[in-house]
Amino acid sequence: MITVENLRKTYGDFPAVVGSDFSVESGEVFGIVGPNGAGKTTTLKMLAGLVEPTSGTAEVLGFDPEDPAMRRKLGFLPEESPLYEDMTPRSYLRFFADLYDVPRDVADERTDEVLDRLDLEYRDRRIGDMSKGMKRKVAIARSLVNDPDLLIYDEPASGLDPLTTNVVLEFVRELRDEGKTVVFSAHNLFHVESVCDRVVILNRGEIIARGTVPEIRAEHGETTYHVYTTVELSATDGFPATEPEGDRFVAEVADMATVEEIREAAESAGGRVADIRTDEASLEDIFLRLARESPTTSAAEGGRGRS
Ligand SMILES: Nc1ncnc2c1ncn2[C@@H]1O[C@H](COP(=O)(O)OP(=O)(O)OP(=O)(O)O)[C@@H](O)[C@H]1O
Repeated sequence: MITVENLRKTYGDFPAVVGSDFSVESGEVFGIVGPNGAGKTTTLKMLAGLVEPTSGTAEVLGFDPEDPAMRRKLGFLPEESPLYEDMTPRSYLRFFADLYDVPRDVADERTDEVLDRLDLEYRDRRIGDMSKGMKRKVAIARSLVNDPDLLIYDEPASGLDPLTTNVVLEFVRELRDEGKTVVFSAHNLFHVESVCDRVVILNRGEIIARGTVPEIRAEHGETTYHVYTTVELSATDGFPATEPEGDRFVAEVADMATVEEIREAAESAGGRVADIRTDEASLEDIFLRLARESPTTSAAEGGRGRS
């Protein structure tokens, strides 16, 4: 559905995207995640044919992204949705349907269905009088007027209240379940963790991790095991001393081999392991560690603000 090879964008001498490689399969939700300025919007705009790459290639739906034929098959949601404030959702969505030559009755049916699912009642209220969440829903409906197979959403849930965020993320999941492919960016890692099949983590224009969330956890995350024993154990070379907790004792260790050593030590001392709890690193923890460790020789070195 999308293949990106060594895609690079430089603004002046500032490298915003530093040679990305990834592919997106049909029917998946693919997340591009990273902090402000990581290069997410630039990447998505290159895929949508709105920013010309400095070098490298992207193939989207079998087209060069700058081919107008690709844009007709794409639903793009920009980070800031420029809506016509004096229009109503109904007139606005009809306007875009006309641009795509979608017959009015088909467009009305399609957008009514989307707005029902997004829980937006007001179809005939002035857009300028609507809340940010309502406007975002109208913009999402706009991305679907041409019934595209591929949706590229820039921060679809950013800045929305928790309820609206849930509605939007659940809607993204439903789109995938209906067979659409969704590529979306987020700086909130929770959004990505809960919705994406696969992700790339960008930092300073560079991909620093990729895969499914469990794969990224397995490769880069650390798991902490809290081992509860019925007897107190002192520190040995292999593990730290247990600390009292309620009527038990607990040690925190980083691998299963050490858990096994604690089990043997507890049994030799006439006790046993009563419980083991695991703490998995969140995507956020992993990101922060990778970002600290990643070299600072790339985009950020020439970093300058956009606004
Ligand atoms: N038109 C431009 N001219 C110059 N620099 C730009 C331009 N657009 C983006 N940049 C810079 O490129 C870098 C990447 O920007 P981009 O908007 O792609 O990041 P982002 O990950 O989407 O960030 P955010 O979450 O803040 O939107 C930033 O340092 C930004 O200032």
